[in-house]
Amino acid sequence: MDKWISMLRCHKISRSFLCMSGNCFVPTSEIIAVEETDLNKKQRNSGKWQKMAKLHAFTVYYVKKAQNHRWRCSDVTFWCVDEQLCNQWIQALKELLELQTRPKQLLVYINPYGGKRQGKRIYEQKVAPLFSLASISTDVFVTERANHAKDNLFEVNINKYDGVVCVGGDGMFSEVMHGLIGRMQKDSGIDQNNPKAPLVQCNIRIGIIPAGSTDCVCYSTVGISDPVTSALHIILGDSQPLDVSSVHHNNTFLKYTVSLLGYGFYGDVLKDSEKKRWMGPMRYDYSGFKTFLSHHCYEGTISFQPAKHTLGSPRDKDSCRTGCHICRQSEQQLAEQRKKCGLKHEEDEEEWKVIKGKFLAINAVNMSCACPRSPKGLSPAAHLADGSADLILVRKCSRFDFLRYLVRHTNQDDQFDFSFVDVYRVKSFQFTSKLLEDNESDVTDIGKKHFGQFCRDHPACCCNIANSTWNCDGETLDSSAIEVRVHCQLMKLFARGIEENHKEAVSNQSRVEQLL
Ligand SMILES: CCCCCCCCCCCCC/C=C/[C@@H](O)[C@H](COP(=O)(O)O)NC(=O)CCCCCCCCCCCCCCC
Ligand SMILES: Nc1ncnc2c1ncn2[C@@H]1O[C@H](COP(=O)(O)OP(=O)(O)O)[C@@H](O)[C@H]1O
Ligand SMILES: [Ca+2]
Repeated sequence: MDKWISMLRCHKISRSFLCMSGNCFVPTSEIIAVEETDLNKKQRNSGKWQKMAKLHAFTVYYVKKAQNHRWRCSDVTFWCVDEQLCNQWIQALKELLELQTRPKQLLVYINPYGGKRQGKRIYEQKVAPLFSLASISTDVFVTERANHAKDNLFEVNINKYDGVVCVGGDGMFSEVMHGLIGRMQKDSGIDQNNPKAPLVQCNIRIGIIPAGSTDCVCYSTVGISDPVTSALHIILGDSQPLDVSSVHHNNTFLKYTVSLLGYGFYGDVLKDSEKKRWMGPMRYDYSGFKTFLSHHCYEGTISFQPAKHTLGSPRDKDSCRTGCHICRQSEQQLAEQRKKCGLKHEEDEEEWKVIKGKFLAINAVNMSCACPRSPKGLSPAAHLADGSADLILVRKCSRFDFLRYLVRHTNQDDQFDFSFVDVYRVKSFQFTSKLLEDNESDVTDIGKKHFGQFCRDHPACCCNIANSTWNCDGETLDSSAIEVRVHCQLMKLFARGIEENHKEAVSNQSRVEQLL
């Protein structure tokens, strides 16, 4: 079939579906735009159909779902000779689109230096045309320095916008998130330095156009890192709540995190990779290999409060998917708690579990952290919005065992099925490095400082006396003692979580078809 022509033939339209010829139909919630089409001009240009009566036409642009969660903009043009009928269709479809709550005005920040430095091109060539098709107006800022977007978010008239879009990687997303959450707390008079402060939810959604090196937040919430797919989720006005953890040290606010907060391996990879930014996304493989060979472990104490409020466990076989019932249950609990205590934080005397040891990696993840390098992520069963984080402790082990552990991030095998790996679902945790504990308990013992880099008790064990740093959503955080608390559904993204696979989606479609 000629791509731009279809016939206007007994199509049905309901509040939820536009049925096209045969068994093809589009949910109205997945229509991107409807436009009048000058078919006569097209035909004149192509020299075809010259003897036919004047035709009237309109084009429906809609989301076409392809493999692996990829979305594309597809279109179909309808024509007929009756102008009035054609206009009625356009009017009816536009009215239906008006009923959808979609963003009309967006604030866009582009990091031109993220990933392969393609952010500006990606936005201009792939995203802006779709926004304009969907009649979304935008104010676009290309950042000139780190923290430009964050600082700007404290100054703009934020109420003017239905959402903020960031074009870049996880670091850029983190920056925009800090701007928005920070602005929200400032406007509400909340002191971010108080680790127990009940934070105000941020209702302005963030959309992520992936143009970074890892793009883990995008991949874990959409199922793919693809700028066009993300743009379409923004246009349809999707909404995905997200847990955010706050990180404090001594009553001082340090950072928020939504994906990985990692000490040891991932902290060291990040720190080393920052010096190799010129390598682009490859820097992580280079620094990953180097860090793997150095095989440093770090000693410290972790205490945590298990997340008893949520139904799931990190060893579950099912993962968080669109409309996840575990996240929905947490949302209900949150609403009930708000009704009961208002903004006051519930008093929390729940038990703390304490673990001391030597670790190659301490990873706390609020979401699976799936990304193209690791399609199921660091914790495949973690939930996007259940008010908990998965705390993964990788104890000291041989290089070979650690490699086996890493390889399991790339295949279907269970990465928690190792004697040296423990995983807990938590709502808060604290970490203090041994070095800091020692310094605090015995500040006069200068001897320690003269023992060089490695463990005094077992010089061959690669246990590093120096501290590692934290990898906080791709930003380095230098603190050897932190206090972390998960804030359930503190913010929202223009996303819908990962949809069930295509086969199921198709069978759902035919069910709807039967209903119609
Ligand atoms: C042997 C192969 C092992 C592959 C293991 C892959 C594990 C990948 C897990 C990735 C978790 C990602 C969590 C998200 C982190 C991001 O927030 C953050 C920032 O993103 P941005 O740059 O877009 O702003 N990204 C990162 O910190 C990058 C982490 C990537 C780590 C790659 C590690 C590769 C390790 C290679 C070891 C090779 C050993 C080979 C021995 C023969
Ligand atoms: N114009 C800019 N110049 C330099 N750094 C910037 C600029 N805009 C944003 N940044 C910073 O760049 C860092 C990495 O950005 P990101 O988009 O995540 O790329 P990548 O995925 O390659 O790390 C972020 O910390 C962000 O704050
Ligand atoms: Ca979570």
